[in-house]
Amino acid sequence: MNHSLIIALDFADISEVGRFLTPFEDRQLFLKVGMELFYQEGPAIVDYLKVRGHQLFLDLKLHDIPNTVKSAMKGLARLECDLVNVHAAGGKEMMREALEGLEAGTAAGRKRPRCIAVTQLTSTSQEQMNKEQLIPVALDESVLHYASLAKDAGLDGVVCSAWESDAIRKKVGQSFLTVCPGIRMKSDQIDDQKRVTTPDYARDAGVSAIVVGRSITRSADPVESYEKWMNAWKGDY
Ligand SMILES: O=C(O)c1cc(=O)[nH]c(=O)n1[C@@H]1O[C@H](COP(=O)(O)O)[C@@H](O)[C@H]1O
Repeated sequence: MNHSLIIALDFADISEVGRFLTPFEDRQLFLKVGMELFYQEGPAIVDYLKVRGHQLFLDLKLHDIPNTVKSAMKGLARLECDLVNVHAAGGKEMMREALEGLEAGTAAGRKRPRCIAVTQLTSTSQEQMNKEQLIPVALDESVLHYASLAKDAGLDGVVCSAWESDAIRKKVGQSFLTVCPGIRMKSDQIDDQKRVTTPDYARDAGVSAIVVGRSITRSADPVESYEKWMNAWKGDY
């Protein structure tokens, strides 16, 4: 999954997904299914995308007591996605149990899905973290701390802003995945994101993958937009 561009399919239902994907014809993509789509369509959406040969990030951001997360991950492993995630704020024990659940649910002879932890959401600012989460440190310090916890728990990487990727890999190792949303072209609207970088910045920072949603999914010509993004990111097809 190194150097992938992951398209966030933040759509209301499967028919919207079908309409979006039709112009891409038989092209195989790396796609992300989040809560909006999964809560409507359930595991059927995963099958729908997998049979078409796409790679899949199932972004359900699990965050609960360790036992619940373990059991949920056991079930999610059976869906055979490539990547799943949890919130690092759930703690090291929860992350370890998430991995155990994934291992238990992965069929013999198959690779378990990779598991990454959300550090601080890219919609979180320094001020919000300090005042609302009452975490009294610099935001990048909190991100680095969560990344270390995720590494200690045995996870494969983190979700973070591209701003933080280099420091994370220097601290916990270059093979640790950094998957980065909050990416915008200079001309794009920033929407609800707070820690935003351009694809060029993310490329130069050596992040593992970028996640791009609205800039592609809401553009008038998504295929043209995807091409433009792949050129800027110089992604692997
Ligand atoms: O886990 C994620 O994918 C995620 C974590 C995070 O910190 N920030 C973040 O934006 N995301 C997801 O990445 C996508 C970004 O979409 P756009 O802002 O439209 O490009 C959305 O589907 C978010 O749910």
